[in-house]
Amino acid sequence: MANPVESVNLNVDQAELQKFAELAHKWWDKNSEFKPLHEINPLRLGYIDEHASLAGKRVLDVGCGGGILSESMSERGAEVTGIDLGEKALKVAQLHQYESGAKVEYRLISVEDLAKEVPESFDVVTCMEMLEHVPDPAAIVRACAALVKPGGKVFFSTLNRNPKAYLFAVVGAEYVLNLLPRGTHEYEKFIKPSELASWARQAGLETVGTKGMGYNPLTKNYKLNDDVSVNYILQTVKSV
Ligand SMILES: C[S@@+](CC[C@H](N)C(=O)[O-])C[C@H]1O[C@@H](n2cnc3c(N)ncnc32)[C@H](O)[C@@H]1O
Repeated sequence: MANPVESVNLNVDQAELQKFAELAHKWWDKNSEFKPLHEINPLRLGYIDEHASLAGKRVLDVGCGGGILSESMSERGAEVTGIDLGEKALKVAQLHQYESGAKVEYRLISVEDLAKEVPESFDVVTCMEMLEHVPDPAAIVRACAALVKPGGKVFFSTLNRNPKAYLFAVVGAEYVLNLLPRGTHEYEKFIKPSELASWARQAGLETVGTKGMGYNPLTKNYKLNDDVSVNYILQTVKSV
């Protein structure tokens, strides 16, 4: 069977996968480059659970990495599948749940291939902090839409594209505060909420909510707010 990571037609940026592979052993180190993901996790988890009532739901986490969000959704009682094209991250995710006791099913498969295999089989799909790392984010949105059941929710999070986002997410986080390794983000790949909502609409997903995730460098805290100018979550629902 062909290794999906080596497939030439895949919607994947190998350099991006490589960046995450090099850091893979640090996924669960809360003081590492993954600290921001650990810190925003309770916020996004709370938002998803509030709007999709995770307990008992079949959930797909697209671009799950080392499983920070996947595990936390499983702990809320969801039956979670996590997919990624980073082999190392998936191994770390698998190993971590031996320790934590979480019960996530992890698979090395593209979201496009999974959509062909099991369309309309998840109650909830999450795709967080991943769209800004792929060549064709609209295709990922379409695949997420194909995977969710009619009436189900799809949550995306990514970075807005404007001078403030550049200042906070690239200059601030990577160069001033050293929250992230330099080169983590490419500004051109950032996505405006209107663009994401438009791709979602074309894929049959209606946007029903947006939230900003703000970082206060003085208190070193993240919080959910209504300011979507930097990092934001889009909540969508698939028409029945
Ligand atoms: C910033 S991490 C986010 C991880 C996780 N979603 C979270 O928010 O905690 C981005 C993840 O996207 C994955 N990724 C990048 N391109 C991908 C693709 N085409 N298909 C699946 N996963 C991909 C990377 O391997 C990495 O694990």
